[in-house]
Amino acid sequence: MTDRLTIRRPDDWHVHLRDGAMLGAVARHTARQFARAIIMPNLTPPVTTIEAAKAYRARIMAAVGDSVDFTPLMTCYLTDGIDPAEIARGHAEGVFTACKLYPAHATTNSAQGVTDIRALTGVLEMLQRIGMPLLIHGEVTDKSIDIFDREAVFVERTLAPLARDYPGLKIVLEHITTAEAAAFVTEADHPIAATITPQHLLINRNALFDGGLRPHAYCLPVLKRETHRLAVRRAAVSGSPRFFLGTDSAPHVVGAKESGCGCAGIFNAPFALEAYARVFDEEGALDKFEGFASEHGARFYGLQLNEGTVTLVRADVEVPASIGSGETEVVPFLAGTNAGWRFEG
Ligand SMILES: NC(=O)N[C@@H](CC(=O)O)C(=O)O
Ligand SMILES: [Zn+2]
Ligand SMILES: [Zn+2]
Repeated sequence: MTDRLTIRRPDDWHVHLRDGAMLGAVARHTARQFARAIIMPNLTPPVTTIEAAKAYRARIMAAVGDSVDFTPLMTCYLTDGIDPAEIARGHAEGVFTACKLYPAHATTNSAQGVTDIRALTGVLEMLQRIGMPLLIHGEVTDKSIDIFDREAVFVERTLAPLARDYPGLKIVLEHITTAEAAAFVTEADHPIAATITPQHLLINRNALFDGGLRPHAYCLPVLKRETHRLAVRRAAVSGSPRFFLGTDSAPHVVGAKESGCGCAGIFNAPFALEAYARVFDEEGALDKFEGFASEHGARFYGLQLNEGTVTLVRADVEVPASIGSGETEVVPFLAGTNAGWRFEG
């Protein structure tokens, strides 16, 4: 049994750091474990310009502090009317690493997202030309589609045609939750990859209704049935370079979760690596953990691998029931349970 795990410093390829007081409270958790992170742009208002991204990046750096070696990689929130030239300039200037496509109303702060992907032709052609990745929240927004099917239907209706029409477009299908998404990404003859969250590896939709309604297990795409969790697990531990770590850590203040209309999003940043390590350990695949956490994402994005290492030690570590107070009190993923590993830095 491996009790001590040392890997190259990892990156988080999908995280929500929020803004204001919440940013001040949560940024350090991500910066503690990860060298770099892809920062989601779904603020209010969303990050759609170079100026907004630079200002947000500066606020993140201020929240993290000088003593920590952490690089936020910024993304541009796509809207119907967004200017491809602004995005291309932002990419050339090293401000925008990728673009994020939210189908309008698919998830938290996506109201200004894209209503029709056909409106994006100019943007998609430009992304394909310059090799800038398109990150996708892959769910249809058609309310007549069962919520548990929205990802699989997106893969069929939107992603497959998109990949066909833009054969050179680099795509990251974010936070995959289904066997259909895992299969599409595995098999596509296309530069495509997927991020996978800890929650979609560790729990299934039963967790939403375990003895009562469990708002802290609610995120989007919503947890799926066990067969899908197992398919996503197989993809994560397969060693395929198309699957990599993206926590989708998405903090909401406790009152916004425990509500008549609770927000979607799970805050997993404080024990993210511990949670993933548990999965790879359970699967007997700790030898595949470094690729997933520290190599596949950087290679897909065309970035250097990080220098240095981090170490996890098998240990009993209780995840606190909540973190912070007042307007930044959040309930972490796995609250009140044993994380099973200790992050040593
Ligand atoms: N994953 C979530 O449930 N929520 C995210 C948005 C997202 O990634 O879809 C959030 O910003 O809260
Ligand atoms: Zn999303
Ligand atoms: Zn997200």
